Amino acid sequence: MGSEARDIVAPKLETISRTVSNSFTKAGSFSYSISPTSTFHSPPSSLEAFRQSAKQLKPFDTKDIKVLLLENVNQTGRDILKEQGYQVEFYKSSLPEDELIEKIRDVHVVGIRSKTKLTSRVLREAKNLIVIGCFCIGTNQVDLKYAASQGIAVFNSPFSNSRSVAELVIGEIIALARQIGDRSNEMHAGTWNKVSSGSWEIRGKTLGIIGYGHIGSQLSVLAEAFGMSVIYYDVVNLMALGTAKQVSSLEDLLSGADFVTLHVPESPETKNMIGAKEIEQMKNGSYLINASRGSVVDIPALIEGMRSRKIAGAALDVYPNEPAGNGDYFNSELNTWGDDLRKLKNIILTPHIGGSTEEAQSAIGVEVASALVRYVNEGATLASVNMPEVNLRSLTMDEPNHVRVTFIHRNVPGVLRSVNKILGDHNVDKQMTDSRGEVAYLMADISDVNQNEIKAIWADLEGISACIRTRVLY
Ligand SMILES: NC(=O)C1=CN([C@@H]2O[C@H](COP(=O)(O)OP(=O)(O)OC[C@H]3O[C@@H](n4cnc5c(N)ncnc54)[C@H](O)[C@@H]3O)[C@@H](O)[C@H]2O)C=CC1
Ligand SMILES: O=C(O)CCC(=O)C(=O)O
Repeated sequence: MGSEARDIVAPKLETISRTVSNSFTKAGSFSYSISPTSTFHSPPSSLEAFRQSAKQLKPFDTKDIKVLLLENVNQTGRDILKEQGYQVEFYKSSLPEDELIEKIRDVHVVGIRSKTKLTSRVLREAKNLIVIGCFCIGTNQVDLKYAASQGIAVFNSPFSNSRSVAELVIGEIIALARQIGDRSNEMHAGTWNKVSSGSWEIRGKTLGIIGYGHIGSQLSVLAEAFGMSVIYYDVVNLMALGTAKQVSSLEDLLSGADFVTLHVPESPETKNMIGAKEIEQMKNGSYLINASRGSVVDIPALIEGMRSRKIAGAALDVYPNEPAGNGDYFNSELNTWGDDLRKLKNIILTPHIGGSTEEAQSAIGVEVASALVRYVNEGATLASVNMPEVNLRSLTMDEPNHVRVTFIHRNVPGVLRSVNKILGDHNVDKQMTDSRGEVAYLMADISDVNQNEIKAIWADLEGISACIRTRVLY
């Protein structure tokens, strides 16, 4: 991290202005999204105090904060960021990498959805960036480890669109079982084709869920309400909801299910998880649904499986290559097998809309934008996906000479000793530190600080060799 980057987030004495705002509490209060299945070790004990706090101190005049929002982030999120006085630049689509690099050089906050790839190449150029908001569940599009090594925190929305995905999949199960897509296409072409052959009720059929997390487990409940039996496969041993049953191997799931649906993250282990061998293991005349990530299903193998009638129908919401924005881009240039896929019968193709509902997008906008503001203004990393979770009770207006120090550093011995030596001339009111892999994060509120001491505190902390990024908020 070059000095240029640090200068931007460091307090500039001549522009110091202590701004007090209640807009944050107005914006709908902070809500911490904690996954029911996550191993969350730092309960937000100060949350109530934080909510009740009538006055929120801001660290500095946040008009200086520049935000780049890509991929049509919802209005709710845009409003929250603008209410803080941040400069918000908004785009409906994602940007080509070179354009992205140009833009990202300048900004402190970037908000994306699933398309924008924040690779180490891009992040290396993002000298001023302090935080990334993924306005979605998946974070595979961000190099999380590299971001942490640069002191860039990443937040997402772990379950605000889970229900929307589960509902889409339930709709697809019925649509595939009744060949609704084909019948509808025929009617659009003027053809009346009243047939029952190959159409089924879903009652009494078995749904096989691969990945029983937020989406998979929600779907399990919905499917049982439709009279389906549910089996699931997960690398983790998870409590079954209703009368669902966990099976011990992928093969057991594939050979036992009439409908197979995927809800796993993108990872090296899930790449081409369903290929020719797995399709062979599925029941004859079964159905495959993928609303997870495009890399999880080997699509040419699926095309073969459907041509041979082994697979009676499929629904795909995600693809190995997806266009940056809306338009006529889903062609064979994007994915070589595009034409072959489109020619198949009983296949539902949707443009990655699993989480695209008004409810989900509006909730995600609030949740992620709030996490970004909380991090920018207060340094809190609760529910961050790549940084240690650290939070302190908010500073209040009756603590006029208090300063908050946030210090991201390499997780090596001796750092706390050096930090506390620097902070030692002041009363350390509260302090919290935690580590995650190679990165550690310390937050301390110190009192009796004269404004003209702030820059020296910042510079001394920056001088510690393990320092990744220092911010002093007051
Ligand atoms: N189509 C869309 O618009 C959306 C797609 N998604 C995708 O769905 C994925 C799943 O979302 P959630 O249910 O919220 O995630 P989650 O993290 O709650 O659940 C994922 C589950 O998959 C399991 N898993 C991981 N690797 C596995 C493997 N190799 N084999 C079997 N199980 C494995 C995990 O143990 C976990 O239980 C996301 O990672 C995202 O990529 C999420 C939201 C919207
Ligand atoms: O809505 C989006 O852009 C992405 C949805 C998704 O795939 C996710 O939340 O992981």
